[in-house]
Amino acid sequence: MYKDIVVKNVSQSFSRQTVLSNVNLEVEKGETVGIVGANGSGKSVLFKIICGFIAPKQGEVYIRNQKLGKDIDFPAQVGVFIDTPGFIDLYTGLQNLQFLAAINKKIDDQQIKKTMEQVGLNANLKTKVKDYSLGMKQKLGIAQAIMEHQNIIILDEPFNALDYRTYQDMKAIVKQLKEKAYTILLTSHNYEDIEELCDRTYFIDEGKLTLLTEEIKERYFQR
Ligand SMILES: Nc1ncnc2c1ncn2[C@@H]1O[C@H](COP(=O)(O)OP(=O)(O)OP(=O)(O)O)[C@@H](O)[C@H]1O
Repeated sequence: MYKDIVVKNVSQSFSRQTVLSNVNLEVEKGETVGIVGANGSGKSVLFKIICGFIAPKQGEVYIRNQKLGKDIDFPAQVGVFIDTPGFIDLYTGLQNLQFLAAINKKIDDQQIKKTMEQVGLNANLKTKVKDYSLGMKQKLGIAQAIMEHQNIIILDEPFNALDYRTYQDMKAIVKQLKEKAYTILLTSHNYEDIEELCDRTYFIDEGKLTLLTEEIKERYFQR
């Protein structure tokens, strides 16, 4: 069956540190898949490999049946939020998105403003990004990931360090994307933050990716 994302036997190490060990993952179109794991467990490295930012030491990645590093270097139409994106501090949110949109020239100002509203940002706000709160920056990061209607969305810790209200807003945005049958991959430190959004949730530890089970929840996530 057709899959939007296929990760096949991927391993990655830096110097002598093994970060990913024979990782396999398949995501169908329209699925929302979550990955939970502790700090430094390899979530971001896996996402960077899926986005073509890092070539894995071993294994293969296919995005919409195209092999990364062979058919394509970077997958097209993939919205990415990994680490808090580097925005231009002295630009407003709108100016930042206009700057990014000018690269692909796929969307106009009206569409950019619509996306800002969708994530709960006022497009007319004159505040520069350097004065944005963390929540506003996260929202702007999500806006840049979805504004060109990319139908595969990769969100690394989108809910990190947000207050409850902003977390609820961000969750609602992901739910909207899910309803539109976007394919979504997302991570969190805490399964409770993402499990209700996900069709499947995986756990990453010591380089291995496994389905998150009740036993793992009890063992690793007792507070
Ligand atoms: N470019 C790199 N060079 C060397 N080591 C790296 C590099 N990128 C990541 N690592 C190491 O790989 C490990 C996994 O990092 P990664 O950023 O994927 O963790 P994470 O699960 O996303 O953690 P966090 O939840 O803290 O963001 C870490 O030990 C990190 O130091």
